[in-house]
Amino acid sequence: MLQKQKTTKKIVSQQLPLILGKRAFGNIPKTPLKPLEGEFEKPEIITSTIPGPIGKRLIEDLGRIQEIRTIHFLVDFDRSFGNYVVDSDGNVLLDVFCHISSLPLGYNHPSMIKALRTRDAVQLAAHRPALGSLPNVSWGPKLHETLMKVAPEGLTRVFTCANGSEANENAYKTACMWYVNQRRGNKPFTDEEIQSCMLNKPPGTPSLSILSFEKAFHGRTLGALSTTRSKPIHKLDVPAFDWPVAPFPQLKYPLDQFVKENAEEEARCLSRTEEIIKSNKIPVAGMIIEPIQAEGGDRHASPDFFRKLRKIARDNGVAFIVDEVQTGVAATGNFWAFQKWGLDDQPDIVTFSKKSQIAGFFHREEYKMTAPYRNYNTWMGDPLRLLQFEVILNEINKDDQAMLRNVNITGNYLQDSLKELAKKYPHLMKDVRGDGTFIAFDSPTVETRNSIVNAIKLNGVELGACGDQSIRFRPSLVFAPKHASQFLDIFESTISKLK
Ligand SMILES: O=C(O)CCC(=O)C(=O)O
Ligand SMILES: NCCCC(=O)O
Repeated sequence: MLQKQKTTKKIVSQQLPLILGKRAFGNIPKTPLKPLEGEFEKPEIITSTIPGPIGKRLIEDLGRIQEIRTIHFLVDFDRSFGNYVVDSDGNVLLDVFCHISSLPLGYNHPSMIKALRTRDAVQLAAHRPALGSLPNVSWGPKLHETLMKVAPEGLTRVFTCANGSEANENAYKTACMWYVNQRRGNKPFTDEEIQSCMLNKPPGTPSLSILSFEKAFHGRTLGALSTTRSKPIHKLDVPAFDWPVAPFPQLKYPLDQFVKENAEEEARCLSRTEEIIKSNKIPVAGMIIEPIQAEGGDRHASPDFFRKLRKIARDNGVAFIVDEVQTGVAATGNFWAFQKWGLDDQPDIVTFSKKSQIAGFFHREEYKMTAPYRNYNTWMGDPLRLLQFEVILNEINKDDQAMLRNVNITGNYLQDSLKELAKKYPHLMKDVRGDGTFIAFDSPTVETRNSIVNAIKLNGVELGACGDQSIRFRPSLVFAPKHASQFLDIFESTISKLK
């Protein structure tokens, strides 16, 4: 029997609320999204440091057995609600980073809690199946009702797994198998291939490559890491495939003032990419690209760039893999960020994770495995995570997709207001950019960026960093204009005090 659910309620104010500046960002737009009842009204910080004394003690203890230098603070999930996270010391923060972009409905969303308190959810939590061998009865129907409902056009199959690195890495294997199978003429493996692969030698182990882009982030497992190019610290001391890297456009902002320069920059990157594919000593079987490079610093390119890139992949027989691990599931204002490109020729493979909770990739029919046990593992994802995705999808589709409309309304308001602030504080922020609520701006230096992120935490906001000097917003899909307005107040009050 399940215990009665503990109600998650606002914690009572113990100290003075934050003293905030008056809002100066125009009218707060209306959202079609229904407000979350019982959400905190505002952040409230009750300790002089974050983590506070309780958090510090627990983190120090954790540090005896695990790396702790990356920890922001400890989360009290039971007390957190909606867009507000409560830490171990009772501090309430407005969360606009949401566990690195992976909390689509915020904390303790009533629909999520309801779905997880069912008999089905208990069964799935109690028995994590080996999905490739013994899937639960509802696995197939649920896949059809959920993931396949949002599968990009023409991508008729889905592989599921546990996380983004695994999704990308299995996508690379799929691209390589597709590439070789075409050349083999869809014939059975030869004896020579079968024997040589056990020695990691050709022809069974072919020399093939996956092309990625400067500043890309595609994960940290060995194969995925070979395509990750955002920061040296991810890669140092780890063996990597000798795979090619192409330039990703470095656009200049504001976009409407640099139309010619940006078009030239994109043309340069496209032509270099094609040159690399044609001349690389190791044949390129696939290329992978994020619709917006996230970890690498929220770097954008135009739909035209991506359309031309897709054509280069097609013309050169290279699998075109789109990494929607961070951009996917509605935050950019489309369900998939790549929908904005208006492709005639859809990607070959689209990978997902984070906000979908379950990870994996969609692929075309011709990328189907030629034999079983080629891409496989014990769990191949988790039906409990698929159940979470079902809840998320239902929420997104509710009330004529009010949540998606909310993302666009809130995102436009936040982005426009940040642009106003950038005019007022040009020494602290520039190049505001984004789609939906997937927004970022740059600080002049890494030190300024870090001091903004640290200072605003003590004023009650959990904000994200990326690249060398960027600040990124990855709020939940229930982040509404009123939350954006609250953020803007706290933000201006924070940066106006920075030296
Ligand atoms: O650093 C990681 O492994 C998480 C990366 C990520 O997705 C991000 O920071 O955007
Ligand atoms: N790529 C790591 C991001 C995590 C963090 O900002 O804390």
